[in-house]
Amino acid sequence: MSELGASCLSGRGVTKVFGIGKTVTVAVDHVDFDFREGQIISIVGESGSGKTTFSKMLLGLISMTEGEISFQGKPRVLKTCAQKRKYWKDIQAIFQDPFASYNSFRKVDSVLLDCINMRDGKALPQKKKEEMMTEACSFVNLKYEELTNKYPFELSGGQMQRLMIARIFLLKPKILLADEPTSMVDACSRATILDMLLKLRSEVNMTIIFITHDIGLAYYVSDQVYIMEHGKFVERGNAENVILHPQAEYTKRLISDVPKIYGNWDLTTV
Ligand SMILES: Nc1ncnc2c1ncn2[C@@H]1O[C@H](COP(=O)(O)OP(=O)(O)OP(=O)(O)O)[C@@H](O)[C@H]1O
Repeated sequence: MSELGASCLSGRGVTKVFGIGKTVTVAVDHVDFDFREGQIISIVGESGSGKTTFSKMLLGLISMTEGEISFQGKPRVLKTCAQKRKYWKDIQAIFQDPFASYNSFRKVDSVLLDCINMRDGKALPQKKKEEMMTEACSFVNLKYEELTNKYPFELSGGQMQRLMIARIFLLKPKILLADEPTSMVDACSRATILDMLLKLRSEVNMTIIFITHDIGLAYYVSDQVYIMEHGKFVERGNAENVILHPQAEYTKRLISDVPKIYGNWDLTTV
């Protein structure tokens, strides 16, 4: 995406410190960012670099020690339950283990029905609700008729992750935070899931924040990448620029860990 959309989520000096005294850990250290509407942004870093802590602050699940986050150009305030509920309609997440974020005693079609109800569709006729659920399933290449009355343990990991994306299709949040959503599925499902995320962006103009340790994946899906090391963004920018012409030593090291893919990425001779 070359044209910049309006600012969707931005932050200044965002910091999270855990512990006190000698046990202090600065997990996220005064980071600035500006994520634009309709973009796919990857946050890339190794284990322990602060990605999960950063995501939790974006989602409003943990407080910041310092800094401020703005949503759609206005300071984000999450003091009351009503403010949080409203914000959580605009930002949703999918995680690496879809089974962990799902109540295994509930049948899978009820999860889709909940989404319709959450989007003020409670009063819609049953037939309309079924049409919406069928459309959401076909968006992710699942057959609604085959899912009804099933429990999550009756689905494969790839099917379950696709169901989570169908849920996002119905909820239509402004922002989707995808935290390593392909790390627990096979290579075939991985490509399908990534393509679905790209489709969500192009059809729903969602801003997608993709959290990953895999710089190859980041190159494949993103417009912008932010490279995170020890809680700081050491490099950021257009995905192609950063990955084909890395400046920071840390980015160079991440790239050198995947030399084969890097060879295939060399677009400079095209
Ligand atoms: N609740 C907590 N209390 C204390 N320290 C924490 C807490 N959560 C995270 N940390 C520390 O903050 C740092 C960043 O952790 P974080 O989980 O955000 O990294 P990450 O990049 O997401 O790693 P991974 O890819 O392994 O999930 C680590 O040093 C971690 O030990």
